Amino acid sequence: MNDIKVAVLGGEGVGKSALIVRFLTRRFIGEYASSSECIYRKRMSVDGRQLNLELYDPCSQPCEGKSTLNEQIHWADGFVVVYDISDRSSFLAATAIVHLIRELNLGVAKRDSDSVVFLVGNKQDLCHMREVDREEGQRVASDSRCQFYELSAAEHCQEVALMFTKMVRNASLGGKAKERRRRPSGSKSMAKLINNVFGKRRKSV
Ligand SMILES: Nc1nc2c(ncn2[C@@H]2O[C@H](COP(=O)(O)OP(=O)(O)OP(=O)(O)O)[C@@H](O)[C@H]2O)c(=O)[nH]1
Repeated sequence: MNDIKVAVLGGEGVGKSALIVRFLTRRFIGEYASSSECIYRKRMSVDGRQLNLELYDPCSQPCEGKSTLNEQIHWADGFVVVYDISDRSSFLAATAIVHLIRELNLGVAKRDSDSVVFLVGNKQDLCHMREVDREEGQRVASDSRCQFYELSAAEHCQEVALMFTKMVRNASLGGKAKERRRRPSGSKSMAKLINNVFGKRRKSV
């Protein structure tokens, strides 16, 4: 069975946990504990293939054993980079993360890397407080060869699920996941690495 690792990255309070929880439980829960990073696990079937999804939700606060952004980028097969459309500074942070992913993944074949970075403008329901135009998001996404979405974890259930499902599909076809499939003996050391990088905290939904 394939293991697919997706990191949900972005500035503080942009709705990373809300999007993940919406995808995993179909619910929107107003507040989420954010004092530690965690990996959620889900078994899913995509195009008739069984996949083990690991979704990484970082902790924005300083916390013990916290992984660095570089480590998170090296760990993941795919990235959902989130900003809040009502907070320009979160857009600048998301743009910087997208650029860093591109820099660190320079060696990855273009066809593999194009489809595994999604830029997501969350909190679309707050469009009356909008600080980032849709076109600006689209422009950064197209300049950085990312797919672009505007969503609301609060109001969109189906759309959030579609976005994550597409990410999982793309990541499962992409470079790193394929490489792991070819080298099954590497999976043990990879598991060790994950524990080293992220500590022991894992959740299943
Ligand atoms: N209006 C609105 N609020 C949202 C939405 N998504 C999340 N929120 C709210 O934004 C706040 C932060 O959401 P979180 O999911 O904790 O954000 P996060 O990025 O995981 O936060 P940190 O882990 O602290 O960085 C919470 O009060 C959520 O209820 C959304 O789509 N619309």
